[in-house]
Amino acid sequence: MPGGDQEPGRYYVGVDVGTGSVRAALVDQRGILLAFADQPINKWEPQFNHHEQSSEDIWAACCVVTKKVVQGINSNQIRGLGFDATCSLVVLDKQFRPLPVNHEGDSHRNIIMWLDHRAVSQVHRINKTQHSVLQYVGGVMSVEMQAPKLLWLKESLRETCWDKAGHFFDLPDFLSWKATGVTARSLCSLVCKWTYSAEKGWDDSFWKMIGLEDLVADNYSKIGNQVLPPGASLGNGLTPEAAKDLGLPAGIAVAASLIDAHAGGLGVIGTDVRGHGLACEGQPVTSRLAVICGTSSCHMGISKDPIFVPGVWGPYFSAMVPGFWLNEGGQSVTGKLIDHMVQGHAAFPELQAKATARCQSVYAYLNSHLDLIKKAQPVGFLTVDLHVWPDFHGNRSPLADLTLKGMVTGLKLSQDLDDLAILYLATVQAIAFGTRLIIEAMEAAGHSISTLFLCGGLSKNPLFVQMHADITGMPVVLSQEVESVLVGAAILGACASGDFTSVQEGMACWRPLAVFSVASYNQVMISGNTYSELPKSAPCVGPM
Ligand SMILES: Nc1ncnc2c1ncn2[C@@H]1O[C@H](COP(=O)(O)OP(=O)(O)O)[C@@H](O)[C@H]1O
Ligand SMILES: O=C(CO)[C@H](O)[C@H](O)COP(=O)(O)O
Repeated sequence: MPGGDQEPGRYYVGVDVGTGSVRAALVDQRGILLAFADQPINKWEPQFNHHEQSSEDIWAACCVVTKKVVQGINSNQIRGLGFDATCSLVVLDKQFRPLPVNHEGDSHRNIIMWLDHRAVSQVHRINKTQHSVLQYVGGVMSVEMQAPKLLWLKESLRETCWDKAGHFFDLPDFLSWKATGVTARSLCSLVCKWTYSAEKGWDDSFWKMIGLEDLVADNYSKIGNQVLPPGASLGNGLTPEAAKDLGLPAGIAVAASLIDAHAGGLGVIGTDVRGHGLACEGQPVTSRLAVICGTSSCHMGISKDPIFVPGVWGPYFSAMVPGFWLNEGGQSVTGKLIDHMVQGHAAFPELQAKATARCQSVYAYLNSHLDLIKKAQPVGFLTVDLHVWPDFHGNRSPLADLTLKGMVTGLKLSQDLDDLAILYLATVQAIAFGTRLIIEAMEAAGHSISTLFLCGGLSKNPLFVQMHADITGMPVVLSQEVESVLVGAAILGACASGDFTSVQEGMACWRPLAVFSVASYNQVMISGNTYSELPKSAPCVGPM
C-alpha cells in the first residue's frame, strides 16, 4: 500500500483528456503531484452542432505530456498508469484504423465529441420508445450519449463508416486499449453512456428496439463484451509499442479508465475537511456533491440506494465509487459559455490589451474590474438589470431539453468594458443558478447535500467559486491539490499496480486537504440572478 515512508520512490502517472487539452501528472506514493504538463488538442466543427476530434492527435498529445512528467525519474520506480477522458465516441475499423465520422470522408477526424448534437432526430426516436433503460439516465436519454450517435452513423454514414467499423470506443476506453491492446471496456463508460447495467449487463431489447440489432448479433463485440471495474489491471500492462510512445517502461500496470468527471469526483469527494467547521464533517460522503467544472460542469452525488432524479443522469451503480450509486447532473457548456460571452463582446480586444499589460488572465482582470465598479454593494448587485439564461447548448439537467437556447435580457446600446464585466458576471451567476436547480432536483428526489467540492479549470476562478456559494447557499470546498482530476486518474494506476487494493483505499490514502471553504451569503433571491438582501456574513476566505 502506498502512503507510508517505508517504501520510498513509487510513482504513478495519471493522464486526463479534457475537451480542450490533455494533461498528465506524476504522483508519488503519498498522492502528491510532483510534475504536471499539458498540451492543447485539436477540435473541428465542420458544421453547426458537429464537433469532431482525432484519436491519433489525442494519443500524440498523451505521449508528449507523459514524456514530460516522467523526465528525470528512474522509470523502474513508475508502477502504474491511469487514464480518464471526456466521453466522446471513437470509431475504428476492424484493423483498428481510424474511420471518418463526417461526410467529407476525413478519417483523421474519427471522434464524435461528447458535445456534438448531430443526432437530434435519433435521440427523439430513442426517447419515444420509453424503454426501461431510460430510467437509468434520468428518464430522458441525452443526445450527448453514445446510442443516438451510433444510430446516426448507421443512418448517415452507412458505407463509409458503419459497415466498415470494427470498434466503437468511449474515449477513456480507447486510451486504455491503445496502451495495452486490451479491448475490455470500463464499467464507468458503459454504464454512464451506453445503457449497460452493472447488475444485468446489456439489454438486447433496447438495441433491437432502436434499430441497432446488428450490435446484438455480434454479441456486442464492437461496443464491448468484456467489462472491468475502473482501476482493474488490463492484460499484460503497457505494450512495448505504447511504452516507446509514452516514454514509460513496457509492462507497467495500466488501469481500466474513468470518464473525466468521474476521475475528478474520486479526486475530491473524499477531501479531508477537518477543522473548517463544515456541516459535512463527520457526515457520510453522500452529503457531498463534487462539481467538476471545465468546458462543461458535472455534478456528481452518490448514495447507498438508487435515487431516481428526473432529468439527472443515473442512478448508475459502481460507476464512480464502487458500491455506491451515482447521480450525475450536468450543464453542457459552462467554461465554454463564459469564454463565448467574453470573447464575443465588442470590448474584448480592449480587455485583452489591458489584461496583457498587467500580466493577468482576462478573468483575473474582469474580477478586479468588477470589484472596482461595484462601489459599496456586493458584486452580485451589479446584475440587477441584466440576466442570462445559460442554456446556449440545450439543458442537460434537470430540464433535460436539448432544444433550449440561451437568452440575455437587459442589454443597452453601450458596449464598454463595464458592460462586458457585468455580462460576464451575469453569465457566471446564471451558471451557478443552474447548479442550484440541479441540487434542488436531487434533493427533492432524496439526496441530502450540504457541501460542494469544486475542481476543474473553472474552480481556478474565484468569482465562479464565490457565486456558486452565494447562489446555492452552500459552502464550497476546494482541495489543496488543484489538479484533482489527475489525482483520480493516478489512483487508478495505483490500483492497477496492486499498490491499492481498491479505489476506496486509494481515496482514503490520498485524501486531499481542504484549503479553504467559502461562506455563503444569507441572500434571498428575487427574479433571476439578483439579490434582495445585503450579505449577512463575510463571504470569502479564499484568494478572491
Ligand atoms: N485561471 C483560470 N481562471 C478562470 N477561468 C479558467 C482558469 N483556468 C481555466 N479556466 C477556464 O476553465 C475552462 C476549461 O477548463 P478545463 O478543466 O481545462 O476544461 P476541459 O477539461 O474541458 O478541457 C475554460 O473555460 C477556461 O477559460
Ligand atoms: O459528459 C461528460 C461527463 O459525464 C463529459 O466527459 C464532460 O461533460 C466533458 O468534460 P469537460 O467539461 O471536462 O471537458
